[in-house]
Amino acid sequence: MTPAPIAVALDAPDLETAARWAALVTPHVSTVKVGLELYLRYGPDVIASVRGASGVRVFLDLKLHDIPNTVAGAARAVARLKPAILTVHAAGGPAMIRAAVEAAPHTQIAAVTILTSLSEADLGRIGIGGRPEDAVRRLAVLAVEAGAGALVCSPREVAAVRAEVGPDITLITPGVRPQGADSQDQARVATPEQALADGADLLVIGRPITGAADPGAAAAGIAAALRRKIVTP
Ligand SMILES: O=c1ccn([C@@H]2O[C@H](COP(=O)(O)O)[C@@H](O)[C@H]2O)c(=O)[nH]1
Repeated sequence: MTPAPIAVALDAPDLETAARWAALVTPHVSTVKVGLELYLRYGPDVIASVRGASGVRVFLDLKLHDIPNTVAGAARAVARLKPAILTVHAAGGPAMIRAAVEAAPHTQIAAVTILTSLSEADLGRIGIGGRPEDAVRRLAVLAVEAGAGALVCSPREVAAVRAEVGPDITLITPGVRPQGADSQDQARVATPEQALADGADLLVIGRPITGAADPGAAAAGIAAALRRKIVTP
């Protein structure tokens, strides 16, 4: 069976746990995601550990955000690990995004628009007024014009972003919660089925899977629900 378009966020406190979660979920999902917690603790070795024998696609979510020269150096440094996807913050601006794209030509650069943990009120407090969707769309267009092949946005905005950037850009949505699940620190959330129906290509799901008693079964359950959705929309 084709693995579901899900990237499981391996936000684990140690390498053994991350590798165990990766092994349990990889029969069911297309991708595993390594974020700041694991990468800062273990460095580049973490990639081989979670890739394991299956050779699953690894999404390196470092959310780079610095001046273009520094981001280019960082992107070049991690490109040798061959992550399928590497994130940068769209708010770093077009020159920074382009620098990452040019430094890692074989990795898809995904620009994070507005973090899914931020509500409209939070955004107002940091000087981004108006609807989150408007800021997300503006940053999405800027990032695509700078060469990003993928964008990270919440599932609440994914339909609007798809309408803005067209079919060829990969849209990645964290902030995904199965019906009735706790949203935890995520502010702009939707269900996996809704995110997919609205145009997401890859759903990032962490704690609803890794916090389950059996992460493999949790991943399989969400994957099966998505398959049913694709067959009977
Ligand atoms: O806007 C963003 C960008 C990245 N993330 C990352 O996705 C996962 C979500 O994990 P959950 O446990 O499903 O909440 C996490 O690794 C974040 O760093 C995001 O949530 N929002």
